[in-house]
Amino acid sequence: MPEPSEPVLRVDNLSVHIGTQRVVAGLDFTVGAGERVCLIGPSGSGKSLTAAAILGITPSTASVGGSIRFGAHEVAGVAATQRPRALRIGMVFQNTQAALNPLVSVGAQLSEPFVRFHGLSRRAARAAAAELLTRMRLTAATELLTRSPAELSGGQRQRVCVALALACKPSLIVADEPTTALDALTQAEVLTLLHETTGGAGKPALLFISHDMGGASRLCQRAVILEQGRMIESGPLADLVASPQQRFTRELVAAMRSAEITPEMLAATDAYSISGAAAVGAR
Ligand SMILES: Nc1ncnc2c1ncn2[C@@H]1O[C@H](COP(=O)(O)OP(=O)(O)OP(=O)(O)O)[C@@H](O)[C@H]1O
Repeated sequence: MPEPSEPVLRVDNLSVHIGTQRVVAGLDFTVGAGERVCLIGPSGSGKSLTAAAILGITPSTASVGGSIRFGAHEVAGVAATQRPRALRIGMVFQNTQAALNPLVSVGAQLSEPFVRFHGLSRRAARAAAAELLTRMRLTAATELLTRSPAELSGGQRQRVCVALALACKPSLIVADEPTTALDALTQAEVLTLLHETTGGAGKPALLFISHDMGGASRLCQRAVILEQGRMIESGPLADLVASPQQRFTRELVAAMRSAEITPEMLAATDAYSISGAAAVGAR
């Protein structure tokens, strides 16, 4: 576990090649302990391959160069399965059906990290899993544990995925477009959930990957803007929104403004999520 003063994640001069094609080049950024940072870029700009390189899950045709340090560990080019066990990074993806095994109950999947990483008995692990699902604002958590992920809605599955990412008590969660497949209201609820469960003392840092400036600025303090595999701009989100320097950043800000996402609306969404989600049942 890194010291609080040093970044959880330090990416230096990262490159990713697919065959001979360079799809990420010279990328530098850090994520501090308890910080929420977003990586924003258009489709094909290299966001997912950057996330995959950090997680150690790039396709076999990819080669990773440069440095990815997670605390004291250098992990660039090291597959997730070969990394030290103590090095825990939670992952949340867009495709929840692929992330969860439909043949194994939610309870069995969610109990596993409590047994494997925290040494709990099966019984205690199941109780911890139920408690975590309740924290995810899923009603009837004990009953949900008995279901297959295929018997859940997309929004419920994504909450289970966030729970699974948190269960190993990671110091960083990488969330690659976690809300893209969800309807607008469920997107807002999942963003609220990520906001509650990451960032700040005692909680994991977050690297949030998105093409949505509105969602990102609701969630994160800092942004790294990617275009064609290169960083074109970075800094505090408030500064980027107030004074975007690059054409693509200006377009993102304009798109955010045209969606009329105002601080008042975001506050209203928060209020809804806190008071109303349990009442209507989390989607
Ligand atoms: N397995 C692969 N084989 C070949 N090329 C790939 C592979 N994965 C990604 N690429 C290419 O690498 C580039 C970056 O892809 P990446 O998936 O990282 O983009 P992205 O910014 O995440 O896009 P999106 O927002 O659409 O998910 C693209 O040109 C893509 O076609």
